[in-house]
Amino acid sequence: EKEVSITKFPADERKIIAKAHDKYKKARAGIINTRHGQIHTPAFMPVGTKGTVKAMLPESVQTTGADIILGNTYHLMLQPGAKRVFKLGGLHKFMNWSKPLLTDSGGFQVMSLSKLRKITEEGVIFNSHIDGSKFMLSPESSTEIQYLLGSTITMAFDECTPYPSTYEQAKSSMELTSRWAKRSRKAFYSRDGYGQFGIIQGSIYNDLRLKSALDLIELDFEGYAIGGLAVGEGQELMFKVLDYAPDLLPINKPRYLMGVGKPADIIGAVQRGIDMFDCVIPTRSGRNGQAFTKYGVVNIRNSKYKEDNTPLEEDCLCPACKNYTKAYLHYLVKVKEILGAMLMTWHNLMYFQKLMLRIREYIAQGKDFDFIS
Ligand SMILES: CNc1nc2c(CC[C@H]3O[C@@H](OC)[C@H](OC)[C@@H]3O)c3nc(N)[nH]c(=O)c3cc2[nH]1
Ligand SMILES: [Zn+2]
Repeated sequence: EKEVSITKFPADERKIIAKAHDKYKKARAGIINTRHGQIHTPAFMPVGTKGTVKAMLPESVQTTGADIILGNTYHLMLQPGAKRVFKLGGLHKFMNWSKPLLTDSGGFQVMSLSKLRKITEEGVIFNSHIDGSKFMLSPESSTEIQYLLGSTITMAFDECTPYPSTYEQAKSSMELTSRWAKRSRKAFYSRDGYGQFGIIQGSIYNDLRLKSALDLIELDFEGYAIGGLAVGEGQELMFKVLDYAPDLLPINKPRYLMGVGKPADIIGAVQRGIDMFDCVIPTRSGRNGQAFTKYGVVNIRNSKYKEDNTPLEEDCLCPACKNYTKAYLHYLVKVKEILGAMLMTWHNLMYFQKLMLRIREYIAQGKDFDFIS
């Protein structure tokens, strides 16, 4: 049993008991202590981009076992505006979520959502995808916005290198991210129980990933994210990067793989040393009628369920499984009733949290867990 204690997450300790398995010696389970409560890792963070986990009440999200959810700088700065959220008491109060909040720094959304944008050394100038008005996101403004939102974990402002990229493209993009990380770190207002994570880039090139890690480790972030993955490279290439990238990061700090993923992706990444995940799959696919179950993914819109009087999963404790049948869910989703989106989302979030709970238990007991899914 290897006791590895995390360095200070400002005023708090993150205790991590990393049981060295033979096959999964990199898998680890632990607790991150923050100003807004504890995060049990490996952790799945439901995505609440616009200050709400779509189709869920925050108290319902809490019953699924989620310790932390995600918000987004890009969306919230456009509407309702960071200063307004600050004036109204911050995002925790605004959305009635008192546990930890992680906000992404906005770079990824600017590139994927906004029209007309210009990347300069200073930052990214773009027109809002809502009304076309002009905005600038920079390391300083992104960090300030996240402070105004009151987020527990602030992400450095980075450039998510697209896939595929040539070595030269990935190199200059990674170097820009390193310069922006330095400015993000300088702009961060360090407080007890709050933290800022750096995001390493470098695409699929191991020397660039190493250089990115070295640049960011110098800035002594409270945690580190592996960016530039789950951008179309596929699971095989992603795992190839994860075979070495987590080891470039400090073993005693949280490691967050952005935008991942399906249960099999999460299991493979935990086995390679990742602690934190975020993904829209359980919420977005739930709304589209896909339910994750131990029998595999159920497309509830399939007509074979229209008179199926059994629950999605007979032993699941979520309201969809306790009180309703597949036939009812099939009907609700077909006729686009709001309750359909709510129940499917609730079940999927419960499924993902149960998966994480079982992974944490298997690690704590020193058991192998590659067959869970
Ligand atoms: C899906 N794959 C993927 N997502 C990614 C995100 C979050 C997207 C963000 O967008 C929202 O989900 C749609 C979430 O925001 C609440 C998420 O954090 C990334 N964010 C940053 N800053 N840098 C990256 O390199 C990056 C890479 C990703 N790969
Ligand atoms: Zn259920």
